[in-house]
Amino acid sequence: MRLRFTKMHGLGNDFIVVDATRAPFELTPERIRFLADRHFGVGCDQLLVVEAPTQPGVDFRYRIFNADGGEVEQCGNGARCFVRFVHDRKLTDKTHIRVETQAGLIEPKLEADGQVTVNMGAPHLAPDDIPFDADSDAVVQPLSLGDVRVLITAVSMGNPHAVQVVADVDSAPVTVQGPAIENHVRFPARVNAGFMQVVDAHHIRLRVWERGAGETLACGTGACAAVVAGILRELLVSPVRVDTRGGSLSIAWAGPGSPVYMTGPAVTVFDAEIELD
Ligand SMILES: N[C@@H](CCC[C@H](N)C(=O)O)C(=O)O
Repeated sequence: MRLRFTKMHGLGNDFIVVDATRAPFELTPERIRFLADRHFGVGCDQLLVVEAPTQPGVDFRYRIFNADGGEVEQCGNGARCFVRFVHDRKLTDKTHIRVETQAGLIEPKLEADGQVTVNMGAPHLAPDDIPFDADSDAVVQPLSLGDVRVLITAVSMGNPHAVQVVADVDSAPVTVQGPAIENHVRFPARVNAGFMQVVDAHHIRLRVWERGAGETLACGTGACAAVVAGILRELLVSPVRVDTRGGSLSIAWAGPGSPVYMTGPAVTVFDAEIELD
């Protein structure tokens, strides 16, 4: 089978995007891991599959798979790339799009300058909704990593995040603590681990160890979760500029119950085809 795909990225968080609106793409975890492999396949952090909607009044459905082959609920950088993809492929000429994801409906908007703003929906903060095993719903929770105890805020943007504040992201132990947090027993669905340095009330620097993908150059839902955590901890005031290793996003949030808005770029790198088993 020959698979036509587009390689894209949002701030260096890279994607293989497949149009399955007309013909279904037969997915297996092995195929996804092969495509995502940077040595033997194409290479990507996530695979996005664009499908026809299943509900009335919705334009598309899209599905997200991590490089490890697992399907996940949400992807912020992917949502922006999805919009550029459906426009480049002329699958729609709408600038406001309604799209189904495993985490529910999101509403991205293509801006006149080519950036994409996404209404990511309201964050979930109750431990059971994340899911996070905790005795209370306190904003700051201790988490033991062997001999080390870190203080995290757990937030779901549809997908789970554990955000901690660090003095300096460049020297933060992302690759050591990241896998330990990702697989921590108190996060039964595993978790994305964010390391946030507060520069000032409207500006953070962020690195994210992503569940199922390792450290990426940027994580859109991670940026949303970090800003939500920072506002809840009274360290940040909306809107917030989030600097990642791959570039910057703008995140706005009016507080509990309100949706999070994310604005940033989406880039097409190339179109190609690959032979699959
Ligand atoms: N890179 C994404 C998030 C992708 C999913 C994540 N690794 C998870 O497992 O939840 C983003 O930009 O949000």
